[in-house]
Amino acid sequence: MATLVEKFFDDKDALTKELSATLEQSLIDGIKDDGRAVLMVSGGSSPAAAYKHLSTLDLDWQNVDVAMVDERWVEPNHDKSNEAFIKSTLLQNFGNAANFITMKNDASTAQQGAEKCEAAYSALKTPYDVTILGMGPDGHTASLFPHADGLEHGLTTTQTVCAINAIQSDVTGSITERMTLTLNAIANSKVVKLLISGEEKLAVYKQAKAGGDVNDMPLRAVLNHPDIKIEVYWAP
Ligand SMILES: O=C(O)[C@H](O)[C@@H](O)[C@H](O)[C@H](O)COP(=O)(O)O
Repeated sequence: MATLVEKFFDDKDALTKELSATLEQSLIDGIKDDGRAVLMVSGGSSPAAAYKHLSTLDLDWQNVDVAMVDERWVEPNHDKSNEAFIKSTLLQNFGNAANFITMKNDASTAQQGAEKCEAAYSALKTPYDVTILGMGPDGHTASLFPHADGLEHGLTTTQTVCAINAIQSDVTGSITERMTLTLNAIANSKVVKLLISGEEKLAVYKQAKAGGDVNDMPLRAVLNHPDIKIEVYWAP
């Protein structure tokens, strides 16, 4: 089992306040201890306010590497691009000075782009200071989707990133081709912040935590990992 700390908040503002403060401290500590800090970022609605707040802080952003946890294989100006989301939230104001490592490259498929992406990620300091994860109503986290093509590789390889082709569902929408951090890379983080919003997803999280097949709910692989320190942030 991972080391698990659950933080339940009365509302999203309270969650954002504590998340922002802890992210700020992790970046400061990472720079102080190692010269640079690495922040792994997910998309989703839960972290948006904290990203926006963080961007307004006058930190030593030139020594911060921001890198994607996962990405749809779409152009960076696509409205479903996680890269575009990070640019419009975290990489504003002072945050604009951070070094941004993206996943999408010029390869025509995620599979073909994986090697180049792996090379870009291999330049990052490890362990990463913070990895922010979301969770879908299907129990996916990062782009580790249930029964996806590439899931087994993503859960077992010692590489940092891998290409995924998810089974199309209401959760994935029509874009199923993605790049993701592997379980190994997620475990290579000082701390993982798992952000969960609403009662429906809380029930999904509890179901994942209760145990079962990791292929049905890949979040279980993160929750089961002996080396991962997870802090769960939940708000209604
Ligand atoms: O790439 C994606 O498909 C999304 O980023 C997704 O994985 C998201 O992180 C979770 O669904 C959590 O979303 P919320 O933060 O909105 O709960």
